[in-house]
Amino acid sequence: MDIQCGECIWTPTNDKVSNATGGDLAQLVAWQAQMQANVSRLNGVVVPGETGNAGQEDQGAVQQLQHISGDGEPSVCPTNANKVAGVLSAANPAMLKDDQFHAFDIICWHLNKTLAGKELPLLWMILYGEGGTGKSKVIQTVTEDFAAQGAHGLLVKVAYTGVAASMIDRKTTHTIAALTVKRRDTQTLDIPGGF
Ligand SMILES: Nc1ncnc2c1ncn2[C@@H]1O[C@H](COP(=O)(O)OP(=O)(O)OP(=O)(O)O)[C@@H](O)[C@H]1O
Repeated sequence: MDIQCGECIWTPTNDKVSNATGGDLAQLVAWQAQMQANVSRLNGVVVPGETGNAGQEDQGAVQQLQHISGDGEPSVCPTNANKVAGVLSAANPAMLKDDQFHAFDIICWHLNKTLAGKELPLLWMILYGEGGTGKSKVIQTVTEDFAAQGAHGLLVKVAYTGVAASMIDRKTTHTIAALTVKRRDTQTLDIPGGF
């Protein structure tokens, strides 16, 4: 069975792939609830019915940055310390590790220039990295920065999977690109506007 996306056709090699059943869905819901509880616990929120390390600080090694910005260089933006409910807590930009700060700084620089009226091309950025390397942390810091500057509407965040999207309080790439499975029998992807 082929899956078509525009002119691309993907032929799955594993013919044992099948649609999820009711039992799978229940497991997914339970897994999602567990993930949410883990996120809350990491943020110091007491999860009803659970005991343990609530309120415990992150144990990651943090390298303090001594970043000095000059004219025309990316610079640190003020950060709103408010937390976004249900997702990872943000980090103070000064507490970000080098590579995290670099990504944050580029976005921040672009936002500052845009808000100052400079017409820049859209900034598209992908944060790569293995699990647990701090991508979500950067995204949360960026999110709070946009909110603090009243520019929430200028930021679009996407992730490949629903779980990752829920961690950064955003949508999946499929949702944002309006990709939907039109018909289950043909498995054809419907892409409005030919995107
Ligand atoms: N600079 C930092 N200082 C302290 N803790 C941090 C820092 N960056 C990330 N962490 C912590 O490390 C853990 C993993 O970070 P995060 O969830 O952002 O990683 P990730 O790359 O998005 O992971 P995944 O790909 O699995 O979703 C979290 O507990 C987060 O709070």
